Amino acid sequence: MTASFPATRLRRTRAAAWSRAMHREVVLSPADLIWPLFVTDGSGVEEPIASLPGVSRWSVDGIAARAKEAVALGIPCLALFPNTQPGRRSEDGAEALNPDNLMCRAIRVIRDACGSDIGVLTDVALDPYTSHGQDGLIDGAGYVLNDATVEMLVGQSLNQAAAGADIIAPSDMMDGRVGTIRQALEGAGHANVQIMAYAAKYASAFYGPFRDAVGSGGLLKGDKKTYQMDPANGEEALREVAMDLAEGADSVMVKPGLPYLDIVVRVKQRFEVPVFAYQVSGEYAMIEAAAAAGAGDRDALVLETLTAFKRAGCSGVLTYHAAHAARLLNG
Ligand SMILES: NCC(=O)CCC(=O)O
Ligand SMILES: [Mg+2]
Repeated sequence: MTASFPATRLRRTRAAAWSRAMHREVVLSPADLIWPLFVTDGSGVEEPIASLPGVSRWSVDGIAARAKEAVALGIPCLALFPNTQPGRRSEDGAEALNPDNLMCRAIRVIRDACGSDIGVLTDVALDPYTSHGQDGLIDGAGYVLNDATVEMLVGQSLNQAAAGADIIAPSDMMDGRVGTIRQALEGAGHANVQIMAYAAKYASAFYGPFRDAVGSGGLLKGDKKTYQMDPANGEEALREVAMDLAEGADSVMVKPGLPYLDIVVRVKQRFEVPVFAYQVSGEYAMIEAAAAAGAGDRDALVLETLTAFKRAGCSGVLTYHAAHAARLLNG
């Protein structure tokens, strides 16, 4: 296809708003957004998170209110993360298996408040429950053990499914966990509970504010590089995705988001499956810091970045800006 000037003037279709609307290739809607929420103990509690301005931890009653707000805004799904109090954290993260832990209580209040009007996606990994802040069980040298951790993750997944989770989202990056969890869900009568695999999760410097939010930041010694991916690797992400799909993942996630849109594109083109991206806490904080410093218009930055995920091929985006973006989109 050749295009030559002046027969072709690409500015023609951009000249009027109606024409720009007509030629727009992707359209962002509230249905593209998944809203991550942080759950904390107590009732009537809202705790602002200093490193995530505008984001709070909510006690379960507040979570129910956020769920109703999400339904009203047209947001189809919430993602839950617990801020487990220090006394309930342990070396093995056993609180993850407690049927009355924060996560399970939050799932139940959302179900009571909204029925099946909203999906509940639950994080599977041990970092919100361990005293050392790692996502799994560690040996004497601090190495995160794969197969023993997977056993815990299966228990955690069944616990969440029993409480009413709709989508189990393992974010731990252990090998083989998707298949083992899938098999356990089938065996326990949860055939329709989905798995969204954090398939390509990178060992990123963009997770700092999240660790403050779930209270694991100060506990974590070292890093997560023996299980999360090296930011330099793209081919390896395709292998991760291939394995998770073969093991039964219904959808896959790339995380962080914007710095890894090339991975989203490669995954989408190679596998033609639903791909989600997580615009993580550090990305949120950068946008907020830019807006606060007068370096950019907040609303425009939010909508532009979220639209970029759609253009790259995402079915949806996990973003702390979900409610704000939905309000903007709903006009
Ligand atoms: N498993 C969920 C996360 O690690 C979220 C990271 C972030 O928002 O920075
Ligand atoms: Mg993997």
